[in-house]
Amino acid sequence: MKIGIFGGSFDPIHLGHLWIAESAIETLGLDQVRWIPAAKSPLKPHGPVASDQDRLEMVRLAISGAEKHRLDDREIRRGEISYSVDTVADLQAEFPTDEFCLIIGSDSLALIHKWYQAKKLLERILPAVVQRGGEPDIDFSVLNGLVDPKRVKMIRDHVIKMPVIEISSSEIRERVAQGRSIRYRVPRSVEALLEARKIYHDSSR
Ligand SMILES: Nc1ncnc2c1ncn2[C@@H]1O[C@H](COP(=O)(O)OP(=O)(O)OP(=O)(O)O)[C@@H](O)[C@H]1O
Ligand SMILES: O=C(O)c1ccc[n+]([C@@H]2O[C@H](COP(=O)([O-])O)[C@@H](O)[C@H]2O)c1
Repeated sequence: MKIGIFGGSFDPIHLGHLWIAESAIETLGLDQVRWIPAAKSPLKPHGPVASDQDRLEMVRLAISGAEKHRLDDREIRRGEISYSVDTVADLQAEFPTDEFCLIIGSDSLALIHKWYQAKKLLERILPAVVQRGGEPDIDFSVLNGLVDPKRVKMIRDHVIKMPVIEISSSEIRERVAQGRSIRYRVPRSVEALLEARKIYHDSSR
């Protein structure tokens, strides 16, 4: 199987995330996207606003019934800071015959040199980078010195092209806190959960 690993804070999951996953399936011919909510993303020191269980539940609801989408709670079970190198090693050990790629936004690629054991991570797995239309071309020079030129070429061949979707988790949290609508930015099931559990209602970030 060809599996795309899609990690994020998903605080909350939104339609931009879901569109990325579908585009990755189509562009790369993936058999599965594994959604992996981070316990704590290494470059977001403040940690998520919603609880681990609420973020897991939101992803579960958002992908419910969607073929090829799987929720994977290993980073939340592991706790602490979620380093991708550990998650990838774990998955490759558990599924040795499957082929993995790591789905990341171009904003994440720009910072990949700051990721924990970036060189080792990029030797283990190819990132599939999401390029949003209208944005400047992806700057792959960040990979120089981390990845050999042959692999850089492979990464360039794995770009996932998307339109610009002006949705972010932080904007959704802000809108909820202000009592504004988030309809059509998140699935209805997620909107209902946020309302029922009053998630983000008094959040300041
Ligand atoms: N609208 C979007 N279009 C393309 N990529 C996105 C979009 N929103 C998030 N991503 C990508 O999805 C991955 C996970 O995102 P994350 O959970 O951090 O959500 P976010 O909306 O970027 O959050 P926040 O606003 O809190 O920073 C990251 O690689 C990020 O680059
Ligand atoms: O391993 C790292 O050092 C590392 C640094 C930054 C981000 N990541 C992963 O990248 C994914 C997206 O992160 P974020 O901060 O946009 O939510 C998420 O799965 C993080 O665990 C991983």
